[in-house]
Amino acid sequence: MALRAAESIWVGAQFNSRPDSPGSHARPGLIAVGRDSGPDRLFRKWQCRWALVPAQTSVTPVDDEKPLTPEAAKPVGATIHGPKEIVSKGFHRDLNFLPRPLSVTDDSSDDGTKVRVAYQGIPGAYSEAAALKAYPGSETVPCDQFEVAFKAVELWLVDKAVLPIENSVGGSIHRNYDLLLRHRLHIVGEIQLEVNHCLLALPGVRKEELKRVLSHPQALAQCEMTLSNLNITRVNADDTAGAAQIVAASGQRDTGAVASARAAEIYGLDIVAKNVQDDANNITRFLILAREPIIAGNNKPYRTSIVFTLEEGPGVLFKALAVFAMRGISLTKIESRPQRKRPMRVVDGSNNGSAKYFDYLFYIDFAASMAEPRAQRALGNLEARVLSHHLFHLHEN
Ligand SMILES: O=C(O)C(=O)C[C@]1(C(=O)O)C=C[C@@H](O)C=C1
Repeated sequence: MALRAAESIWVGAQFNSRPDSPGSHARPGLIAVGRDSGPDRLFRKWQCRWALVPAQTSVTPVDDEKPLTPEAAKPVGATIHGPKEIVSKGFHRDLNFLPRPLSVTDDSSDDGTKVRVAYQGIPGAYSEAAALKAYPGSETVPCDQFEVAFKAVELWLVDKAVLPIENSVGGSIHRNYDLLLRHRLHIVGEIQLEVNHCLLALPGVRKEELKRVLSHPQALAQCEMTLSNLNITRVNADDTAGAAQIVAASGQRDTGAVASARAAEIYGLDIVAKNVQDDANNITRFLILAREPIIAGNNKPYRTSIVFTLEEGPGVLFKALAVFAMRGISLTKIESRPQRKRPMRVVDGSNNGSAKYFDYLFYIDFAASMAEPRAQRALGNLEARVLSHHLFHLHEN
């Protein structure tokens, strides 16, 4: 049976607004009013859950959600794709036993009772390790792109997705911030993973022989100094384990990969150097995404994430953030991203032609549960100060 993405996703939607959608009539105090029909239905559903938003508020589903077509499902922006099937050349193990990366055209589902967890990459990727740390004993499902992992949850092919959002050295993984807005998933937890990179090469190769090294761009960035010192050319790959797989399949002795020790084991490579990251404390935060939100309590520490947009003007961000400070709520993260559909705003045409600025989305994590009255009051207050906002999720700290 083929899954029809657009339909199945709408039915399951709890709440999802796209504040920057074209055709929206957003104004201060409103979440987002879109051009599509059905806001009341969705709002009522959402209101039952959280009962936080004033009655005049209505919400609309994501405006740019397109039905899933094979075209739409094609991976975008990939640099190097690992081979789907490896022809064993004798110097590494037979890899055909490994699970084939999930693509969004797959419509198979599993009857098993194990939790199925999607991650981006192939076996041996750090994301797989994070998925197993979050759900020991789960069935991990490799996906060739972040977006495929989002869609796999939406289409009920898996139960959860575990995706990187921030690294202590490389910073935020912006692609996943953007995807969070475009998909209807809830963040239900987070997991942190210590990332210890190894330099891998074909058996018997010494690190001095390496002329180029493949890896995920984040991993290459985390090893910037070490690789510069070794004078090695860096080449982007989809994920660290994919890089190891390519090196193993290529048979090229002058090409290495930055990846995990587990990737070396899986793909039959030697570890020529350990801990090649520049910072010994190299930690990546991964988000756990699900179709349904968790219902927050106030019995343990929770974190809540929201995204909002602001009117232009002095102190608007200061005033928006003050709603948390005034209630003693700590902010644990703030991230700003240009709005993709409305990136520029002409601010002043009086001097030297026109000055243009970006319009921003602000993503905030704060340390409180929505079950706490102070958090409810803060959000109520925030709503009066922002152009539009969207409560992403509640998750355990
Ligand atoms: O390529 C992998 O192994 C991944 O899991 C991806 C990823 C990332 O996107 O940041 C995850 C953790 C490490 O920081 C490096 C790469």
